Amino acid sequence: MAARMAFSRLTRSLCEVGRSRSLLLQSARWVTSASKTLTVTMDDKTGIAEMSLNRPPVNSLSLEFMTEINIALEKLEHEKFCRGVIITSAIPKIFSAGLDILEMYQPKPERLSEFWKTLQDMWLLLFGSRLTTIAAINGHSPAGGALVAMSCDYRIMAPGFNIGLNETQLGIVPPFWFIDTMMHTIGSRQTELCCQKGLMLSTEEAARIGLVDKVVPLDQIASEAKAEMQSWLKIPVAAKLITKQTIRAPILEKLQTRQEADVQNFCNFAMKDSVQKSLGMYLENLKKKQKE
Ligand SMILES: CCCCC/C=C\CCCC/C=C/C(=O)SCCNC(=O)CCNC(=O)[C@H](O)C(C)(C)COP(=O)(O)OP(=O)(O)OC[C@H]1O[C@@H](n2cnc3c(N)ncnc32)[C@H](O)[C@@H]1OP(=O)(O)O
Repeated sequence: MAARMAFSRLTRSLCEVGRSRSLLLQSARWVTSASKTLTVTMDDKTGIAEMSLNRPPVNSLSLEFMTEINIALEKLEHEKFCRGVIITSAIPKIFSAGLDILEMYQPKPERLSEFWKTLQDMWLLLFGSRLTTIAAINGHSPAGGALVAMSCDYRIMAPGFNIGLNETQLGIVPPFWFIDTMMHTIGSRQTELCCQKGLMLSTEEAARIGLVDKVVPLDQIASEAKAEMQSWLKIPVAAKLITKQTIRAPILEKLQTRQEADVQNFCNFAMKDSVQKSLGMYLENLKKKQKE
């Protein structure tokens, strides 16, 4: 329901430019929300916001973290001066480790479904955003991290990191809308290769198949993202947005029309003994790897 409302808001977005300006707006660059784990700043002169993920150790997406991200995305969506958002990480070498595996391992059923709904909402907000969205990928970006990046309009990535939907390596299945998002980005053959094998691609490999649009050195990623954003913001806004909506609406609608069923599928699947066993082993290996 929340996501359905989010979607209809998004499709009405062109008409939503008459809202009052936030009281927080006092100078050219302002903080629209700041917490320990998420900082969102907006440059009033350019209309470019930056959302910086900062949930140590690896920006894994927990229920609370995604809720925070969703609130910030909604706020930007409705801020009439905001035209684009750059998503990046404050954590060295990690963009996002994807979903917080601890949310899926030995979960409480109610929290598990809430967790999944919140993830769906995050994707619906980001993939369906009226804003121009750029991922400045300054670290590893597996699974849910790749989903965040792929949901943006454009991806810039620094060398030396990996990105991909690696779910099958964990013994879990990428949900259909993760796959749809990847197909939208790189086409169905490359998606099949990447998803079946759970490939984590290097920056250069990702760029070769179009999963990443531009490779730039780490120290230039922020400035390059801003420069890229400026070029997107020169395109007439209505034409650009309607084009985006035309392309993305069927992909969004596919999840919207089966959101509840998808939650149920996920919960049933995640609670299976075999899946719990795989997740447990995967977590153990992650911890072992740290000791080696
Ligand atoms: C038929 C219906 C189907 C329905 C759907 C069914 C199934 C559901 C599919 C759900 C889709 C899943 C999406 C996901 O996003 S799953 C998560 C995938 N993510 C990963 O596999 C990443 C795992 N992590 C890593 O590879 C590395 O940690 C790293 C990100 C490359 C960073 O490496 P490094 O800097 O060396 O850090 P550490 O490995 O030492 O990790 C530090 C601590 O962080 C913990 N950690 C890492 N990743 C996660 C995570 N995703 N969730 C929770 N915790 C994580 C790690 O254990 C270390 O913890 P410790 O300090 O306590 O030991």
